Amino acid sequence: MQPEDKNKAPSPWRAVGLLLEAARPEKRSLRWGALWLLIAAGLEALGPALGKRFIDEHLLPRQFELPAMAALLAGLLLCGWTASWVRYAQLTRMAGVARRSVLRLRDRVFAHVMGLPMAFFDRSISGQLLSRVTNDTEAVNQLYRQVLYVMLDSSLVILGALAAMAWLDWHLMLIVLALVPASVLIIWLYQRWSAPAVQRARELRSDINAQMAESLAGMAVLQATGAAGRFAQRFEQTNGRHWAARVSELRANAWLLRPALDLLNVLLIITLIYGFGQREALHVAGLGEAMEVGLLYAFLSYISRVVEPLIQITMQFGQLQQSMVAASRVRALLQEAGEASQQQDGAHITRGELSVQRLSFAYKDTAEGQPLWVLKDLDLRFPAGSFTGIVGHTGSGKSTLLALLLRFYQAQQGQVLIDGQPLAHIPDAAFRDAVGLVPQEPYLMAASARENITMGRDISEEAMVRAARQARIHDYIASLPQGYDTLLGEGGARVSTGQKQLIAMARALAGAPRVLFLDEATASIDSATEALISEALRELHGQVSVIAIAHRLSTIREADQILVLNHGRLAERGTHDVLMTIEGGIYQRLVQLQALEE
Ligand SMILES: Nc1ncnc2c1ncn2[C@@H]1O[C@H](COP(=O)(O)OP(=O)(O)OP(=O)(O)O)[C@@H](O)[C@H]1O
Repeated sequence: MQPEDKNKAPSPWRAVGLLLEAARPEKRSLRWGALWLLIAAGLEALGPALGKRFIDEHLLPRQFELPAMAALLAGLLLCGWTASWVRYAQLTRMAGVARRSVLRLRDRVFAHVMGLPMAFFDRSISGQLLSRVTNDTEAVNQLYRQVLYVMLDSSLVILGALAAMAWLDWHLMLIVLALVPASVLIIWLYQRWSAPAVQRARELRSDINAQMAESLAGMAVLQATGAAGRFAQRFEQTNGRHWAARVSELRANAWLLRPALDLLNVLLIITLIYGFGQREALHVAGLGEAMEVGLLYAFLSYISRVVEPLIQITMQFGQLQQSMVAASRVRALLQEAGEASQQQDGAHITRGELSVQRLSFAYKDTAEGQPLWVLKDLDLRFPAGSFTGIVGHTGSGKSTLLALLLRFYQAQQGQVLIDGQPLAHIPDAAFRDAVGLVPQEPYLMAASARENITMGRDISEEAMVRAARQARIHDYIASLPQGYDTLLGEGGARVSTGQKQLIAMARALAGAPRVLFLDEATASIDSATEALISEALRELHGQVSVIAIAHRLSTIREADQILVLNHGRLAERGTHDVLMTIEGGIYQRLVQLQALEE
């Protein structure tokens, strides 16, 4: 997902299909709901017809037949009461459908996001992603509980009222029918006026989320650099623009929609009464039939049963627009391509030997469309059980190489083999089981030490403790108040950076990997913790292939081979002692520089 493109209009109608799809398993329930609403609309249409009979057959001719009158009145009341009750039950049903549909859509979006390639996350903004998964999926709720329910119910009531009117007096019904195109015109004008504001408000709300997420994530940096005030100002501006967009949306509603439709209602009542008066005048002059007062009563009742639902329908358009905009964003996210599905028929990884053949990789293209190579024509071997260190100046491609070995990206040229098979052919689960990663920034969840080490994998207590011992963190965890069940706080706030790194190491080892990757794992820890990690690595030697990027060269001093990258190419290769003999070599200079720093 790119940062929001403000000029690009989404394709809302197609996106609504996505929201409807979320309720597919509930089709049967929806069908029943529609049927019951039809019954409610029929009952609603029957009421005024009964009222008309009451007036024309009993009240006006003074025919006070009590049983018949009581039956008509009871029928009138029963129709209204039953229609309301049926409607309430269907609204409850729809609310259930809506909640379950949100659940399904949210699960689907989250699962999809989890499966997206790393390249996607490079170009997405986490606040926007968050907004997609939480707010935008909520649009389904609004769509079903509000928009679709009201639209269906109101349309059925209108149809019922029109049918009843046509049955009573189709000439008068045609006058009422004229209301429909006039209302459509008003709705169309309203949409044209308010649509840009609705879209703008939606986008700005997403920006607000994005800014919040960004500021919270970087709070320490914001405060330390005194940028908190500027960020608050930027937030205030976005918030202000959001408010303005919402106001123009509400203004369109307040100035155009409701007053225009109310005016139409009044005009219609005047026309009906005028038509009634005209007919009465003709009748008095002996030129036409008498018009029954009951008919006027029925029509006035039906008008409210046409106008009010029409207003209700039009009031839903704002919400419908919002739902469509949200749905089109969710749809765009769901259309983000997952990993290109490769044939994954490789065998399990038993030895953990890696080799890189003629590998070239680019994140993006140059302005002329040529790949901007970050790694160039690399040929490397990582023997099973060996310890390899990767060093090089900043930007030389070390992390990129690691990302390719971890299958986060696919190279444009060359290939990576593991145990002699192309990396891409190893089944996902087998690959993740066989590798462990200790990143530079250890990521700890707001959960217990146990959960942070096992990460929901099927790992026995014994294997977990063994890994913690290997990572030299068991004693610390055991000393915590609830041992392995002690909560570590959000982002591991209750543990030091070094301890976090050792827990991350235990997590990587708990899966009994064949290959262990360390991405500058010792860059931001103290020498004592580094010594613990080095000790752990020494123990793994011969059993697990270790590939470590290290800024701190002491971490890889004992490595079987050190690869020195320079501008994406392999510049030097050898043990520490061999590389130190290359006069003026990159490694030798790096070591000298570090010695000076210390
Ligand atoms: N996700 C990315 N998208 C586009 N370019 C990237 C991305 N990650 C890295 N690069 C570019 O690729 C080049 C190599 O970066 P890489 O992070 O692999 O270097 P490195 O040797 O690990 O550097 P450092 O030691 O500073 O971490 C750099 O020019 C960098 O700007």
